[in-house]
Amino acid sequence: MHDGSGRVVVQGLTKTFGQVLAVQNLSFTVEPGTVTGFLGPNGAGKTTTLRMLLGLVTPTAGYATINGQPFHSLGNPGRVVGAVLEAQSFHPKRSARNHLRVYAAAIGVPDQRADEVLRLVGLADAAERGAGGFSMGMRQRLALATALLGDPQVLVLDEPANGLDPEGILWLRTFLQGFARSGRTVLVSSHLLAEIEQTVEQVVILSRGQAMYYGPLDRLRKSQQSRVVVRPADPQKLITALQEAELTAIEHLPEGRLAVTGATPEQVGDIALQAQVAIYGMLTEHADLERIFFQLTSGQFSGANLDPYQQQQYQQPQYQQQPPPGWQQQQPPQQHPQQPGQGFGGGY
Ligand SMILES: Nc1ncnc2c1ncn2[C@@H]1O[C@H](COP(=O)(O)OP(=O)(O)OP(=O)(O)O)[C@@H](O)[C@H]1O
Repeated sequence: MHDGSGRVVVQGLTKTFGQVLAVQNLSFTVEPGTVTGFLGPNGAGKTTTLRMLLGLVTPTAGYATINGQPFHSLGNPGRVVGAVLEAQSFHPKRSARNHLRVYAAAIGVPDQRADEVLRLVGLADAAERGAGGFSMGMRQRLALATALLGDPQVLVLDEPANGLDPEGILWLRTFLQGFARSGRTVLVSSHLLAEIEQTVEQVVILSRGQAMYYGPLDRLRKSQQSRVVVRPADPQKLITALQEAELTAIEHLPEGRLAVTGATPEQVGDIALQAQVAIYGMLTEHADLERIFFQLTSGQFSGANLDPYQQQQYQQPQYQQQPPPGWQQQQPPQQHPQQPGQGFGGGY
């Protein structure tokens, strides 16, 4: 029997497809009562991980458990975990209600549950309509309704916001947060941080199959250093003066601006004054989550299409300087291309 905790545990999970290392030694835990975001760019290994969790792909190494058991040992898994993976298909002529009744019968729940879940996902008025005529957003809702049939303790959703309009995304956010508040567990993947930023408390950020960060989203936000962006009359002269003052975390930005990390505006202003460099503008910039996400995952592709400003701007993942407690960073595998921004690193 499973332990009923609703906890999801991924431990040392690894999957290779021939030469492709899709998931590498991945470990994280999703606690009940929380919504956890599973984030990474296309091809990062999100779907493969979820498929291993749901017993659809056999791991090369490691394991994943729900309620302390691998998926196949859950007995009636539909009553424990509800899942929506990509590319859901529905019988086009079958009504939404009948679609749900077929699945309800398969997991041994009564017919009336179909109407309950249709109400839960806001599709009650479309119960008699064929799923073939549903919009993308309605299909997502029907897939979620299917996952909810067994009143599961755990929800696993792969890119559920795809195809939802802003109102649908807001609805999904409210729904998932309410579901978690009732003591249940939600794991939701996305390749867009902005899409789920307001929904999740915890995140696992994946790049090339590896966890780049695992922990509270808030800690990720707070751990970022702010930087001083300055527009000097003579950038090179200011760089030399800053370096003499041992401020070496300097990045070039467009239009002759410099970004200095680890300094206060007062320090930068005083150094510029002493070096007799005129300053035309200065501001303190706080790192936004999108930039952090980009920094953590920018090694996914070769970066050949990034423009040079982006390469310079995003060159220094600041976690290398100041890792927050509890976060993991591993070396990228050898066969992957160089990270964008390498070669610019190390300051001046
Ligand atoms: N059945 C398979 N055979 C071969 N390679 C696969 C298979 N499934 C996935 N891969 C590869 O594994 C890597 C991870 O893919 P995966 O679909 O898990 O990523 P993802 O993060 O879900 O991406 P996306 O956001 O694009 O769906 C990719 O390089 C992909 O091409």
